[in-house]
Amino acid sequence: MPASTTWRNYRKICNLHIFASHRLDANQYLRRTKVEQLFADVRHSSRVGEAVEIRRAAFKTTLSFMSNTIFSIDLSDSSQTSEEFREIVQGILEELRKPNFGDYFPIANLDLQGNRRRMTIHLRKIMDLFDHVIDERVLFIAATETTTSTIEWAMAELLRNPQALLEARRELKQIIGKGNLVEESNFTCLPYLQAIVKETLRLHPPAPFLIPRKAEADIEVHNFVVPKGAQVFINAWVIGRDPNFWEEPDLFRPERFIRSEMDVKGNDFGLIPFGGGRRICPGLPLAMRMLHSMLGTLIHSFDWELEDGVALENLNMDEKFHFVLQKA
Ligand code: HEM
Repeated sequence: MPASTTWRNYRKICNLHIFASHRLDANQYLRRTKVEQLFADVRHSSRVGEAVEIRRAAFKTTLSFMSNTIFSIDLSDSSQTSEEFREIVQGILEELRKPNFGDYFPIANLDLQGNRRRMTIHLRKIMDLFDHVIDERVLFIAATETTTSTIEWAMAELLRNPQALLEARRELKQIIGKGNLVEESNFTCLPYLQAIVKETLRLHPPAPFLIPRKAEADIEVHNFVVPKGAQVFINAWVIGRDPNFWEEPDLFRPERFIRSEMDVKGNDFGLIPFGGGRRICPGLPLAMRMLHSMLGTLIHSFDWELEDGVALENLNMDEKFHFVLQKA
């Protein structure tokens, strides 16, 4: 959505009425019940000896977090709705990933491969599903895949880095205590868990190109001239792995954030998984609460290992870029 009056109004509603911290504090009890549900689902799987598909569990929890926080209803109550929504979001991301040759010939308004037609079908399905909550559908698309993919990457990195997993468990045991669930309000007392979330977002920012910008005037940056009207993509993935800025950039080392003031709130340009400036992700405060409570619960309450037969060195760490960067 361009920076129009409608966009400004949406941002105002988000900042004042949906993501303001007093609002999130007031409805955190709704999300707590969903963390309990996640805990119960994973415990059930562990009791019957069934592998947990992190992506599916995290998606279901995020969807119910979102619907409870924004509409006080639970869209994931029926596993059919949750599954249907997951498939539609997947379809949208798939279309966003494909180049549309028509875009290279804008005057002809071509849709040679039918991308636009298929996208219209996906969006119509979402409208049908959310016929009473239409205005908020953008929030759902923006929130579910980004949050799910961050949880999935964090768990994969922790399985490959048992020392980090051990350290996180030690911290959680000490601060939360055995048998207790992680609360949203706890996460400020969990520096190692916070460091894991930052390190995951550094290595695997789910929206690696942020929202494209347009230069409003000719501008010179480090001897390059960006002409007026040019579309500018900012690559947060490359910034997060820049060897001039990060020591051993490809390694997962949450410790790098332990004695560092660096945050993800758009002030430190070396780490911008939520973007920055006036387009910064408005869902950041809710995302941080959801990520810490879900990840904290998964780490604190269960022992994790790979499914039977999968060796650690065979864990697939490839990335797949749709509009959101996912684990392959
Ligand atoms: C791990 C979680 C998330 C990440 C990493 C993330 C990342 C981003 C990024 C990079 C942008 C573009 C910012 C820019 O270009 O400067 C963005 C925009 C946006 N995000 Fe998020 N996001 C996450 C979760 C959420 C959640 C939970 C919501 C809503 C509940 C949300 C709603 C939005 C919306 C509506 C926009 C568009 C803002 C605009 O057009 O001005 N995001 N997000």
